[in-house]
Amino acid sequence: MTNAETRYAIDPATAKTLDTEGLRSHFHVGDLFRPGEIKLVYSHYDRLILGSVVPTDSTLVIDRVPETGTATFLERREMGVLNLGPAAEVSAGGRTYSVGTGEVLYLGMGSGEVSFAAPGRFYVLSAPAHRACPTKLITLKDARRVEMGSRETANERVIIQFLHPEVCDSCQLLMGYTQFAAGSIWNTMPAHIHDRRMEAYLYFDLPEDQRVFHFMGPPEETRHIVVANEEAVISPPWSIHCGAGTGSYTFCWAMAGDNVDFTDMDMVSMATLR
Ligand SMILES: O=C(O)C(=O)C[C@H](O)C(=O)CO
Ligand SMILES: [Zn+2]
Repeated sequence: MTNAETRYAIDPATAKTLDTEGLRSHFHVGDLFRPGEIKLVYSHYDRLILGSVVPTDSTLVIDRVPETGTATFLERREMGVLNLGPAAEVSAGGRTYSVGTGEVLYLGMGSGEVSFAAPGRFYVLSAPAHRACPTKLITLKDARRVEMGSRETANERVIIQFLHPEVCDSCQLLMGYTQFAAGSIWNTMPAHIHDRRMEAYLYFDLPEDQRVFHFMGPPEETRHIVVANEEAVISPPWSIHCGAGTGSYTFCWAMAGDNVDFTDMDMVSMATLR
């Protein structure tokens, strides 16, 4: 079963008027990872689609999704698949890939239907593409690691880059996940924005009774969204995106937009934040 929903893009002035439920209805994505289901959320920010696929008794297939208006989902799109579960098979374009825990499969435009097998627990991201880049399975040892932060500022972490120009060619999808040293709780702090690209976060490996306080909004007008395990946040191009956890967590970040330059960020000084 495929369940797809659309989230429209709004501007910062409208976002400023929203209460907690209003903010959540635009930017928070819950109810992902239902066993036996595909759930997709189509964001009008750069037309990024995020979602989950949890096969159980039979394989689950993403093929035609009415929201894209194409004969097959990947006809004009590329896709990144992160497996949060045990190693499992993903098949596309006549080939089958065994995707291990924490590994990412990149599927190029025109790959056809994509079939997902148990016991995988898949987080999927897709953005419009303009050329067919080669499909590639990216393991942890292939990924690029960038160490950031320090224990003193509670933001010691490693950014593990999978869909990044130095690792895997893609049209506009950038993707990876960030892990923390024990005791560090702050992601993406000091904060930044990049009006050229939107971003989406999936928080995972967070104990069920803990939460991440995710911050969003223009630097001078921030709001928070409380996020539980395996929930996502859509970050508009005009927004900061950072968070602090009450417990340990990992998060998958992904971007789509005008460039694939991970370092193209406008840093925000602490003094600017409100
Ligand atoms: O912890 C971090 O810092 C990040 O992971 C940053 C995100 O990857 C990001 O915002 C990239 O633009
Ligand atoms: Zn960012």
